[in-house]
Amino acid sequence: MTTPDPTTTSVVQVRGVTRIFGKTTALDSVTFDLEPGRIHGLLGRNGAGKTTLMQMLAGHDRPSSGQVRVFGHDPYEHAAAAARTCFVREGQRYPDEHRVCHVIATAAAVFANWDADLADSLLATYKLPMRRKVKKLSRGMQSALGITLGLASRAPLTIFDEPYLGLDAVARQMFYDQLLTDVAEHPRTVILSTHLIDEIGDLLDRVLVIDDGKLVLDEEAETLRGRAFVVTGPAAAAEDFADFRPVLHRERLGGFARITLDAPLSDENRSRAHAAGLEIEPISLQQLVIHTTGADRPDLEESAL
Ligand SMILES: Nc1ncnc2c1ncn2[C@@H]1O[C@H](COP(=O)(O)OP(=O)(O)OP(=O)(O)O)[C@@H](O)[C@H]1O
Repeated sequence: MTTPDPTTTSVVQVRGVTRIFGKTTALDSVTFDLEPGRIHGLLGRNGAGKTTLMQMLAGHDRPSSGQVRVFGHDPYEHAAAAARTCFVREGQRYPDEHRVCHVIATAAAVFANWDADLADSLLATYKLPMRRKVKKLSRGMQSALGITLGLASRAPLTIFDEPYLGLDAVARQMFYDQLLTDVAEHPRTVILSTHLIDEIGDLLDRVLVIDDGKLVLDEEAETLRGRAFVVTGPAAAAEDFADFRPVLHRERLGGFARITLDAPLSDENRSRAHAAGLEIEPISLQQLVIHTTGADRPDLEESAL
């Protein structure tokens, strides 16, 4: 049994966590804290290490070295910490004979803050048949079941690992709206891992990006929204403008350039760009993550995110 750290207000503390599987270093000296009541985006390319990290937070795995604390305890050893965590992941397996009603009944027994009315309303919204076997649900329905569990559990730490697979755009938007509303009314700490970054950008309070096992970005979403911008126009003027500013990405087409700069989109930058005949625009969170993780290398597809 671990002794809780009474000095921390963090829900999650991760300190120098490394996880090695054979020859693969899935996580490499990762350190961060998560504060209560906020929605965190955990982003990164395929194989970056996101699921490995979430499994540790949920107490399903433990680091090769370093320390994980959830509510002040090692979640791997501490059933009570794990019971305050709801981990919703794609492809969750249930016993063959389990029907939707069995999954709901089990969740109601496990999660102390379970809200049966919310669960009923979500089941009706997503048209989930209570008597159907889970293995007979469509892919989208299985995702809807996961979302229902994640929201109705009202777990103090709720983790969604790509919860939307198979859901159409309307159903995904319903999930985002429900998440935002319910977390505002019943604050809890949420981790949302997704590749649909621009869809969830407005939901996030904080953004963590993992790349090749390393935490490469840990920033307030508000700070990121104004952190970088793109300048486009005649190449000479654009290059002149970019001089002395950190360049995240550069594209040339004939005499034109499109340069992404790691600099705030300030009024001064706007007026200087306009005076030089250049167009200026903020970059999306998705673009920023692509540049941060090197996914804009010519040999890599944007869809790899
Ligand atoms: N149990 C395991 N045994 C061996 N290697 C593993 C294991 N779990 C994860 N890995 C490896 O660790 C790395 C990180 O995998 P992880 O599933 O955490 O990535 P991810 O960021 O969640 O990727 P995706 O976005 O594709 O789901 C990958 O190289 C993966 O192959």
